[in-house]
Amino acid sequence: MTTSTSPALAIAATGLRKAYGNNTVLDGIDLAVPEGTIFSMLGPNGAGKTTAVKILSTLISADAGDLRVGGHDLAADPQSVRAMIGVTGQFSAVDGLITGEENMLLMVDLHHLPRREGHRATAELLERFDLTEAARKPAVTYSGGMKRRLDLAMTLVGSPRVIFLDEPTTGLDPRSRHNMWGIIRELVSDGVTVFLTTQYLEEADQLADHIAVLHEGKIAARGTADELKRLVPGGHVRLRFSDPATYEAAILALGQVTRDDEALSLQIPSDGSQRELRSILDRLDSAAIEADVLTLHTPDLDDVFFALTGSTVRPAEQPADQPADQSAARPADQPKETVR
Ligand SMILES: Nc1ncnc2c1ncn2[C@@H]1O[C@H](COP(=O)(O)OP(=O)(O)OP(=O)(O)O)[C@@H](O)[C@H]1O
Repeated sequence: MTTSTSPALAIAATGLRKAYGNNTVLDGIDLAVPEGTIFSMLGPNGAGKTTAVKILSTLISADAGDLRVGGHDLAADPQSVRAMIGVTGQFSAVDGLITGEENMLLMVDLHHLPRREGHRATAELLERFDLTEAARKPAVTYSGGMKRRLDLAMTLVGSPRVIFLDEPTTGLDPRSRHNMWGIIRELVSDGVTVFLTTQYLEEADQLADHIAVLHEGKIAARGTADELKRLVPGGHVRLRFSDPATYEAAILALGQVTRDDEALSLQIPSDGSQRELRSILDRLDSAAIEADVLTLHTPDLDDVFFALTGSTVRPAEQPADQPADQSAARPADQPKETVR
């Protein structure tokens, strides 16, 4: 490879800049994605994720920046980049009027694969994406999840080494989303590099080796999910009361608390350890106080996202005003706080 960057980087960008008129979408960002890893670019609507994907996949050009994919310079050698990448965008490439198999064979022709090899690859991919049964049906009859799987299968026809997935699970139900996550993990186990954009923080948490949070044209933070979680203040226990007198009694019993008199809720800093929880419960018990709801909150990517972007809009599927006790659907160690 003829690069000044490490050959172990599948994607390397320095000073990537793009503006539409006065709107500077990408303000000189740097990216370094090692081969065989999943990199996730997170950002609220309009942050510039799709713009970054379009630039790195040669669909549009950058205003400035040294950009390399697979060691190839995007400006000097876009053809070599195109030969090694696959892109699955928010807008599906699937043609609904023809069958899944025919859609695949169109990709075979686009990649100029020999017919026999193309048929073999098509059969293998349809099998791998659980589409063999539906292969002879028009794609218009497929569910959203099936269409998304077909779209990804079509992207894989040319055996790309770098895959750009632009919000691959937006609009999918939880089961289809989990299926898609499994497929994406499998891709990487084959050595493929995945550049994933998402608005779902959980998706980045589940999949990404490295995450970058895009905000106002800059990378507001980057690192592993755990590293990012360490950037925000620690966990806490939250107690909620319906009776104002009990609420006041709890404040007296507990001492150092952050109070929210309107919501009748108290927040106590906590590392989430058993010892600390017991101490809080003991103090409540000895004053014969019972909270209506107790939740333990450990920082998650939502906190990071809100802290970094100052966004007031929850980026995932829930509206921001969802009552806190609906957080029961989340794993016990990560209750979702919706009131802050
Ligand atoms: N062709 C264009 N001409 C002018 N402005 C554009 C164009 N494409 C994108 N933009 C603007 O660039 C900004 C970033 O858009 P982009 O689609 O990259 O964001 P995104 O992070 O992918 O958002 P979403 O999550 O909503 O898809 C937005 O302000 C958008 O309006």
